[in-house]
Amino acid sequence: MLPRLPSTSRRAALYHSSATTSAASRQPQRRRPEFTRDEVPHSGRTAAPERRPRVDIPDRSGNSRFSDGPPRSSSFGERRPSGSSHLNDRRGAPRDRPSYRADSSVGDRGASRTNFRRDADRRDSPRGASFGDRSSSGNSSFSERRVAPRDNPSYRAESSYGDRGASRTTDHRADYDDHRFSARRSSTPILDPRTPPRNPLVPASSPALSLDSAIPTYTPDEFPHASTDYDNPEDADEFFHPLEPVSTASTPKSASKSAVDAAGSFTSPPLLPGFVASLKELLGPSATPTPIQSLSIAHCVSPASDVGAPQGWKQFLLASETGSGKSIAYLLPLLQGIKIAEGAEGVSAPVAPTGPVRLYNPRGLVLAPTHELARQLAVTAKSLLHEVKLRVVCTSRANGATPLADPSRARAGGTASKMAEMVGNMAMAPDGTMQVKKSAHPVSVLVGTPMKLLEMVRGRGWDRAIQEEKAGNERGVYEELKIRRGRDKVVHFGTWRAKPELGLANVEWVVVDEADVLFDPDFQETTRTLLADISAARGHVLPPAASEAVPTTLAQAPSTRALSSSPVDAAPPTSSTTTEPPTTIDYPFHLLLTSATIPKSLAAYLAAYHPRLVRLASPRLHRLPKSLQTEYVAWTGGRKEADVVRRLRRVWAEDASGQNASAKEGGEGGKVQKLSQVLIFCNRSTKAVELAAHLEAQGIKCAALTSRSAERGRGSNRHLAAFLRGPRASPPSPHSSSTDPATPTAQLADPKTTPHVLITTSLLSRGLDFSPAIKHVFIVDEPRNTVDFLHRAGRTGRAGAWGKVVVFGKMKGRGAERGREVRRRVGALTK
Ligand SMILES: Nc1ncnc2c1ncn2[C@@H]1O[C@H](COP(=O)(O)OP(=O)(O)OP(=O)(O)O)[C@@H](O)[C@H]1O
Repeated sequence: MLPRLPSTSRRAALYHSSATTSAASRQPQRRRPEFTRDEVPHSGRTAAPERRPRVDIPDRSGNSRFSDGPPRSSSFGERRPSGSSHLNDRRGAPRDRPSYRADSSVGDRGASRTNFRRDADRRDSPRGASFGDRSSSGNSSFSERRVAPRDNPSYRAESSYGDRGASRTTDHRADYDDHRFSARRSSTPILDPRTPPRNPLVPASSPALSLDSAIPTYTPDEFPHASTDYDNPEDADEFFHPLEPVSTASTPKSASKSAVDAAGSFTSPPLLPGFVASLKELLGPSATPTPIQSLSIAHCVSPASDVGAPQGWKQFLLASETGSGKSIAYLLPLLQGIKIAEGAEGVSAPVAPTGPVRLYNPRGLVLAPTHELARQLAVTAKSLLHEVKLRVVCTSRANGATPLADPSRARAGGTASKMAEMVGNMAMAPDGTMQVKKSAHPVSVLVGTPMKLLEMVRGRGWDRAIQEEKAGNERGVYEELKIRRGRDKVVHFGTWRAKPELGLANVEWVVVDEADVLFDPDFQETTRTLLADISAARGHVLPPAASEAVPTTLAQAPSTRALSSSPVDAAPPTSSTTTEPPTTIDYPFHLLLTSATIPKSLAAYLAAYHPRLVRLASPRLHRLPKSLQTEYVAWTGGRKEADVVRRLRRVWAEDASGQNASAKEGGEGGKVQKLSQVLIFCNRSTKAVELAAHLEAQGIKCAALTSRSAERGRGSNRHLAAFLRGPRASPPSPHSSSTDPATPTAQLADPKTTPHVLITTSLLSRGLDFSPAIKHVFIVDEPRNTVDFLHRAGRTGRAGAWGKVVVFGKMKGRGAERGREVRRRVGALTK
């Protein structure tokens, strides 16, 4: 019988599983469609965004591309009576609307109950964890949510963060704000931070496009609240701030400093020559390591003798600001460690030849919260392997890094993909039998979401077996199964219970990217179940605490919390007391965790269960990149979509006049050569789709990608190709004249015909390396908390390139208090 997982694990599974998964189509995924909808084959419920007929009315400058269209009914920015926010209207939405049905269904899954508890906790909190979560702002959406009746389905939709994905998790983390973690932030820089480029914004006007002066804009300095209370611990208490750039009980400070100095460049040794060559090809011949990469090379890249040792598995946390090169920082030790181990032990010799033979027996796993990120990471890893030969495969279909990259094959589905994978590795032996090709290099590294990997370990449908068992009888089974969609709804004909295809006995390296999400209360059990499975496959059964819920406070974590005897039934931590100390978790593999934000909940968990973990942190951890400007835009009081359109026009007008860095990059003499792309973040999927429809109606071509978008289920990142950085990155020089191959100039010529705007939610806020052509990030809904803001804003201004985050909000009148809170917290991040 298959082991039964805790309910939250099964819920989290839904957010990770791919289009081929049966688990992904289960009902609980509706609770967080941010990571779910696109990962399942969709029924007709996933409607494409409605395209409104384009209205082509010339604007003041006579350019019809950016014209305002007639007003249309929309919840985005629609004025509400009695000063209530737009979110309030959702409470009255009809229940038969697909999104509401989906979200409201969480009520009977227990998920919303958890959120209610958390909301209740927040209500009792002396200070709001999220932006604007203030009891005084009675008309804010947060206040409305708190007081909404529990049985109101729309309220459940709101309170359960139905489509918010990562941001939802950060909200949960924010609930830990009131718990103090006894640490202070680092004040010792390791390396000189990258010199920020000069702000190229100079006053000028465009003959072609006129600047719109109707929108008052502000800089942080104009606000008394901005950046004034930075040193107040109250302002920084969402995060864990390490004492030292390298903090651990076992690493001497002096040794680490000299090691970091030695890692001031990409050299061999310590790196293998092939990696140095690939890095120069990828980043440019004069590229030097970023601070976090220096730390990683100094501490994580091991000499050959260390790698593969039965004892002394390393545990590292790599923490640095967005766009600072963490991917390469953890890929280098991972790939080099595996390459050295393969050289010593042979390519396919298993380290621990236990368990059944499986199709994939990788030595390394990279876990990411979304398939989009997993695909991009797989491509990045491949770009480091032009000289050093290792095989990296993404678990998502058509990941662009394998022979399955052909989109026609991707459409064939998982079975065809597996067949291709298998056939590609097989050859006819003289005796007529099929054998694995000797030349075929086995897969060394698998990149995927924890749930997808878990499915590959246990077989697709393993969680469904649990469901069947629960149903108890034939009729019950049918009733449970008939609600499923996609492939799985063919109950007796589908291949939903595919055989396991991933063996874990060889895994020596595990990277957990966006660790704060994957160890979030909603995801942690899936993540940790996978880690426990790896340990078990390697002959090391973990203590029960290894699958227990993350302690929410330091007080709960180390010594005052009862440890469950069963990983399956582990209950969330309570305030019940016991003096039993925590059980240290020692995984029998190297573990690299990484994130741009380390909430105190994660820090508490790591302190309790991984005391030997070495924390490597860059000097600007939990700050905005220095090359990133912040601008606040006040709603004018009219329709919010119109304000967004005006600011968009202004971006392109600035491009045209050479004010933005992007315009200078494209042409000569500051004349406009290309227009920059803009990434817009909304808090809700519905809002993103509505805004996209409005922009289209205004003649601004745009793409909207939410968890419900059908494109996500197609198994590739092609729908994002115009916005993501291409596989071959250009050197990060803000004043360079080079263009990024992923965004050719021709593609950026006309926002009317080519999408220059990508509208999304927090779904795409994590980890993705967007094109340098995205110079502006618009945050049109107030961010819920600092974590959310940091990740959204960090999609631009990457690797030292110039970028600007434009935060829309109310500046005066009722509801302005929340905007002030946003500006105060954002101002604290710019120091
Ligand atoms: N040493 C370097 N010099 C110049 N550019 C670099 C260097 N290292 C990485 N980059 C580039 O910086 C960009 C951002 O890198 P990466 O995506 O790894 O950042 P990150 O820290 O993981 O960001 P996030 O926190 O958003 O996930 C990439 O385009 C990468 O090619």
